Amino acid sequence: MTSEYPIELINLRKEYGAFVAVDDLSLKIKKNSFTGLLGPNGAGKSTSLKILTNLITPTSGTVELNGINVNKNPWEALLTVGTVVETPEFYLYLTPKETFRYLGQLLGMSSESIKYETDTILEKVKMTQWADKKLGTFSKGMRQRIALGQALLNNPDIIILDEPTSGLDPRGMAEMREILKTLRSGSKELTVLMSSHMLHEVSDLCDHVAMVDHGKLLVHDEIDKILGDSESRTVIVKTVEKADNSIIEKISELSNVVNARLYDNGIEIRFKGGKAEQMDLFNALADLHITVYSMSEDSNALENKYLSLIKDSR
Ligand SMILES: Nc1ncnc2c1ncn2[C@@H]1O[C@H](COP(=O)(O)OP(=O)(O)OP(=O)(O)O)[C@@H](O)[C@H]1O
Repeated sequence: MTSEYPIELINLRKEYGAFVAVDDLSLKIKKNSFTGLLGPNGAGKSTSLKILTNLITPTSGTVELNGINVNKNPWEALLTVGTVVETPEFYLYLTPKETFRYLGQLLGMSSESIKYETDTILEKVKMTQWADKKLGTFSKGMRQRIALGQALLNNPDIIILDEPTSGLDPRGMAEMREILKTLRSGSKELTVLMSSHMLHEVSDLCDHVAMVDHGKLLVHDEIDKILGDSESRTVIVKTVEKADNSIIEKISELSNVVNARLYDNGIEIRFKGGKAEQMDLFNALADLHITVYSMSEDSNALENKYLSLIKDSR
């Protein structure tokens, strides 16, 4: 199964009575991408993901996973898909090992493969030391990590996540994001679609973004391209030496730099261009003997784009 677009929504529509929750939504998710489905509350994100995972049926339109129609052939379509879409209900008196054994048996896995996958997955979701403790004693963050773990059990090539960090405390969110980043950097082919309404989360984890509002698609592209569309982008640079106004003056004169200013123990630089220009900027700073130890995208850039699109759609 080598579809170029493992996840496809085609003219999807979902009505709840007279209310249209998903409105002619078409979206093709590229193989091996990590796509954030971004939109405000009520935008239709969960509804779309529930249709994709066959929890609800569309009013019209089709969804396909690896080219297989989900509503017509759900078992086959979801065979190699891992999902965390509704808060999973676990048996709280079972341990993670027992839970995975039970789920592995339901999936028809052999005991050797269940054992191997359980050990590997518990390591991935950083729950090895809790392997034999009952789920009833776990925090929400730990249960969510087990939920992600169960989604990995069938060795999926597609993962669909509905707000995986929702309801977690800051530490739980950070842990979950770290795990998702590790999954992403793994060598295996993997396409991830994850809903979120947190812009910094999407810009931190995803390489593509699909923005929706009122059940309609507003934009779908690589995050870099979306940001590159803007006149300029902003990075926050942290330097080893304390930055002062003479450094700011030198940076302001560099090509592509729109302006630079001291910002929160670092330097905020607004410049024109994309990744290539960002690399040029990095090298130019080195030529000025400015030792940069971090350069991060200002998440406001994505936020500004998002807010302008949402405003236009209302
Ligand atoms: N079973 C239902 N019956 C009626 N309306 C529903 C139902 N499920 C969802 N809706 C409505 O459909 C719209 C889209 O809901 P959905 O849960 O898909 O949004 P969302 O983008 O996931 O939002 P959130 O970020 O708040 O989870 C909302 O206005 C919601 O109230």
